[in-house]
Amino acid sequence: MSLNMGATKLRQTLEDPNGFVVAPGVYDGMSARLALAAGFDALYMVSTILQSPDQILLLAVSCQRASFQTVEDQRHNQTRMLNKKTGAGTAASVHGQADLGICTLNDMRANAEMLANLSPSTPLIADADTGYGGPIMVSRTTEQYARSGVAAFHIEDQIQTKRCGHLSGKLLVDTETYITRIRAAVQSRKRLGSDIVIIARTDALQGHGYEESISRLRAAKEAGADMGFLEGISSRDMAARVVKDLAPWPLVLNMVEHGSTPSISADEARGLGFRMIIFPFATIGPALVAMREGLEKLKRDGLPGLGEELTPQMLFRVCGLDESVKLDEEAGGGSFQGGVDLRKS
Ligand SMILES: C[C@](O)(C(=O)O)[C@H](CC(=O)O)C(=O)O
Repeated sequence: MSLNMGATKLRQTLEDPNGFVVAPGVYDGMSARLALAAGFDALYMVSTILQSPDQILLLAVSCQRASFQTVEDQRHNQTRMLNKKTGAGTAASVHGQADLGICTLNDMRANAEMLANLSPSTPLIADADTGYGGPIMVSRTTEQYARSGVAAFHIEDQIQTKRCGHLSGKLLVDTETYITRIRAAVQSRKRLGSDIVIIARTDALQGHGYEESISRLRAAKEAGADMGFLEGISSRDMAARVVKDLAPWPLVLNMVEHGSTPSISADEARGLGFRMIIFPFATIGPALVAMREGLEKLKRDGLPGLGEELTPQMLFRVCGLDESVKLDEEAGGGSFQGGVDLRKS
């Protein structure tokens, strides 16, 4: 049996011309448990994070320079950024920061490993940002994600101090540097004999247009990437066009509502010919709204005032309470013989 069931399953789905993957974004254990309980058969781990004020300043300064940065520029920026972290959901939930390249490989791998192992047969697609460095780091990212049970990951062509694909002012590395990232991931996957699916993302659309984006994605396909990802698709026509232009290469649609992309449903994406759709804010969005409302209520009323169904037992059941109790019983542990439900008098 494959060591990475999720990756093998995902690869089989993609090999089936009718296979289509719908992956809601999850950012922590509870959001992943809820997505699994709702019956989704794939998950997407968001990385979304924002940078610290001086990173934003540096990006603002960099944006005044034209086009792609030179390697020297990038090194200079990377050195200045070395002691800082970069990454959307993981960044927001783990660090309370925005999607500005704050998450490190370690942050992302640790979160991915926990998520992938909640249900090892459910493919977890994870954001791998820029790969977190040069070819050596991209190779480590590939190995660590594969060993952690991640089924697929995407690597993009933004500079190291990246930002969410739906913010303006993105800067890119040149095609050669991008392809070096993809090649390093592909070679690493082959060395491991892993089924992990490599998704090549380009952020070129915003600053460099459709043709440059297609040419980058074609080069990534040539270098062995399994799937393509055009970030920030700005119209339905473009969505239909990119599928045709790159056919039969499987493509993923990133459905960030109220970002650069019009709202396209899972069924519509499938009809357009995409093979996968991710919804990065599917859990973190509603969580943010509910938490804010709950906290405002607590501040106002001095009590959270939760619904009666919201018992500690209910919360823990979402997180595998009954399975854990069963495990204890089967091993003869005896700790939970009386169950854990309070008896109401
Ligand atoms: C997909 C993404 O990389 C993510 O971190 O989830 C983000 C989502 C977002 O922050 O809007 C992206 O599209 O860059």
